[in-house]
Amino acid sequence: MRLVFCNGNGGFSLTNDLVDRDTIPPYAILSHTWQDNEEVTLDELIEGSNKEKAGYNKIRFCAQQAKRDGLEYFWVDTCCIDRADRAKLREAISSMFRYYGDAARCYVLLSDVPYGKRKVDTEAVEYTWSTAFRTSRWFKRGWTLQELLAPRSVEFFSKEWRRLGDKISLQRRIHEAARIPEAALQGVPLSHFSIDDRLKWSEHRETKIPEDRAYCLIGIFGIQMTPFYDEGADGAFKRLMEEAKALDRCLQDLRLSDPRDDKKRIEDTKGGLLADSYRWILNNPTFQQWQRDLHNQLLWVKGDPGKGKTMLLCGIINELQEAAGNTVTISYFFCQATDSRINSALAALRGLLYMLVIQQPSIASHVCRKYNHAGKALFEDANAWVALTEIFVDMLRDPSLRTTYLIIDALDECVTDLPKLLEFVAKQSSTSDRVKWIVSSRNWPEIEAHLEQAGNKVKLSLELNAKSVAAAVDIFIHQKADQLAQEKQYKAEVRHAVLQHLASNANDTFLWVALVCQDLKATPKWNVLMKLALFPPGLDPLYKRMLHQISKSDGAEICRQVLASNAILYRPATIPELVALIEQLRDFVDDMESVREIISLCGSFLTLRDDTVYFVHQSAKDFLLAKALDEVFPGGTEDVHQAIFSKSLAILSRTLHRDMYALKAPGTPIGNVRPPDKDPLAALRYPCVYWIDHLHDSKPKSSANSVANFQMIAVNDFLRKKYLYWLEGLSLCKSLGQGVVSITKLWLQLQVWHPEIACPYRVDADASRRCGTKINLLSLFKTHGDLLCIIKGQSRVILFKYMHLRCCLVQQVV
Ligand SMILES: Nc1ncnc2c1ncn2[C@@H]1O[C@H](COP(=O)(O)OP(=O)(O)OP(=O)(O)O)[C@@H](O)[C@H]1O
Repeated sequence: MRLVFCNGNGGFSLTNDLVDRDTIPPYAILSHTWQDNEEVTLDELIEGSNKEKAGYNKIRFCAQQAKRDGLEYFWVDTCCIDRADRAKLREAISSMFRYYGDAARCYVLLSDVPYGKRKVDTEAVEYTWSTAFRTSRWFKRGWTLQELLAPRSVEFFSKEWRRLGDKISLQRRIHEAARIPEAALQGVPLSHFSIDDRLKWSEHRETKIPEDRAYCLIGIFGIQMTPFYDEGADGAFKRLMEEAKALDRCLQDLRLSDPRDDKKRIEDTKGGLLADSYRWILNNPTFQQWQRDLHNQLLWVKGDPGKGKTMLLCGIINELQEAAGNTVTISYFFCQATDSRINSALAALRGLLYMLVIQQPSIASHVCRKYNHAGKALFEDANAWVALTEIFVDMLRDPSLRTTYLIIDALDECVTDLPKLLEFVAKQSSTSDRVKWIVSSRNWPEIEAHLEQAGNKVKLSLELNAKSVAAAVDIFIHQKADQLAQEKQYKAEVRHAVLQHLASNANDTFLWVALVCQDLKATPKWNVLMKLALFPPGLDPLYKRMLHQISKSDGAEICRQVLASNAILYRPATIPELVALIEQLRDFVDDMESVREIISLCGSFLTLRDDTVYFVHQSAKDFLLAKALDEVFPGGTEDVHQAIFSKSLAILSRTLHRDMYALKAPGTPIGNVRPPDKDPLAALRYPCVYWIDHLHDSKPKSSANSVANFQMIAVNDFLRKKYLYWLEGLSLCKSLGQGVVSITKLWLQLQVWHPEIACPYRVDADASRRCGTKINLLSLFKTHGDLLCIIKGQSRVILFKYMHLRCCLVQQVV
């Protein structure tokens, strides 16, 4: 990339080719429409020739405006690209989106929009540029679409160089003229919009060269594609669409959950983010040192449960976004132990990669290249961790990577492969100056031991910053007490007593305050003073007291079952799923309102959002599993797993059937499948995916044990009758990958029941006889041996892909 600068002799010069992105100084960029034979070429600029050309005026305008904005350098497409050099031209065309995206400012010079001043009466004057703006040629050209969307700051100028506004202040007008959603103008990543939507934005736009109609969308689709100007418009479009769809598929398969949605959900379920309670971090010397210092790439925020780490990280993300907008990439992931989709090292890596790619599609090729060979298995099979860490490292080394923040919250909630994740963070956090990391966790020695190995790190302990945290908690207390006082119309003395009690007992723990206030919200105002005295200080004593309260209520037993079941579920369940899973809720199939009431009775532990039940906080679940085992799980957690396994199998056996979505066409691609209005899988999704996990965690002993015997018969019966419908159900739930893992678990279980059997596929008649008729399951495995071996073996991708696309056909084939 070459930039123009004023050479001090009243002329312009060009820099050398700036290959390394880090060496490119801040620059402005011009956006305009071309005028035949009037634009200044690279040679003309170097020689200072043909100065009478109108194009020089544009360069002068850009120089003047850049100077006003404190920028020494600028880029103009007419004279910064060597069009005679085809390789350079190609490179510039495929990098143009990035050139605009990286620019500090983009100036749009509308040479067909006069500022137009007209006297309305003797006093008033009216400016008339608005009409000409709407119909400007600039909105009809192909290339200007990316020039509008890529840069963070786009300013519009009339032909007389008078500023009209920027893409935010003129948002409405631009939206009407360009037919682009306002969200896209505000900086929502373009991958958020469908391929068809993005195509529509360019439909009414024209380019001089036919192929450019496709090439001007390369950046809009975030793909990499080399322009070949002899392939024709159709050829160029065909390639563009193939690449765009491949990237789209890759992103869909990479995405487990969208961390942006997780962040929003977390903030909402925690009662909303209060800026005044996290802003202290911005003035914290350790935080500032991490921000400033090139050699301190990793910031580790650590603190005890409920100290506000997660909310602090939400706040930091907002602040970084606010300060830098889309000039930096902010990729984050929130580990949540209560949700098996986002509680593993692999999920964290996938989440970070997903966010990196959607914000900086130019680095997507690292993942797409491998994905095009391996398909979804790249993200799921036994080698996924190795493959994804390699991809990740390549991305971090990519010279085109912008300044990037990688943020992982709650390392302690990474249930699967935490050591791998810690090792990865410790190693990678010191490899690139352009990448800064923030991680948070509780004060766990295991985490400390790993992160100590990270070269360039700073630690920010919330306990060591007690003064700041106390002040932040105090703000939170005031906000909560005011909210309660207003909502419940407390008298002044009640509000004062609440404030006093919260302030004296919170021990700098946000969560304690949040839990007490939640309880007070459900307390009549006449009882508040009496109730206050009953809230003990400390999180565990508070949970204990709340559990005690529940155990004294009318719904004690049903609440216990609900709490016990939720505590061992692998992901938060919806209300219909809970009704299907919990025996004590069986009478409420047609009465979801009562189930919601029961959940609200457990309100100190559980909360409802979009009809899904979550723990109010991870520490609430930890408490039930660690400190209240005897009360909540009198028969042990295994009993609850066993009960959920039985209920799961029962409902699946009753409900699964062929072609549940009435798709009829056996080859329906899963991407086209929409659940019917009354979704037959609404209550089945959880049991369909997790019944084998519950069987496994019920820790069944050998087949001599009567429970194990019962389980084995049930499994055998289910697989015999419903095996293919189950696969169809998994496919419709887009969880076949999980099914593959479950089958492996089932196979392990089979070995626990019958250690003498090495491989069901090879089971001989003799072994069958020895095991007796009870293990008919084996013969079923044998019948579908090929299928299971495909699932279990190397080539399972074939089945997975096949099933993914042809979920119904598979029944017929098998
Ligand atoms: N800045 C804030 N704005 C609003 N609420 C907050 C804020 N900080 C903390 N809270 C409240 O405190 C509770 C606990 O905070 P948070 O979940 O961030 O703690 P944590 O340190 O991450 O806990 P753990 O380590 O147990 O996961 C939240 O559920 C929320 O109600």
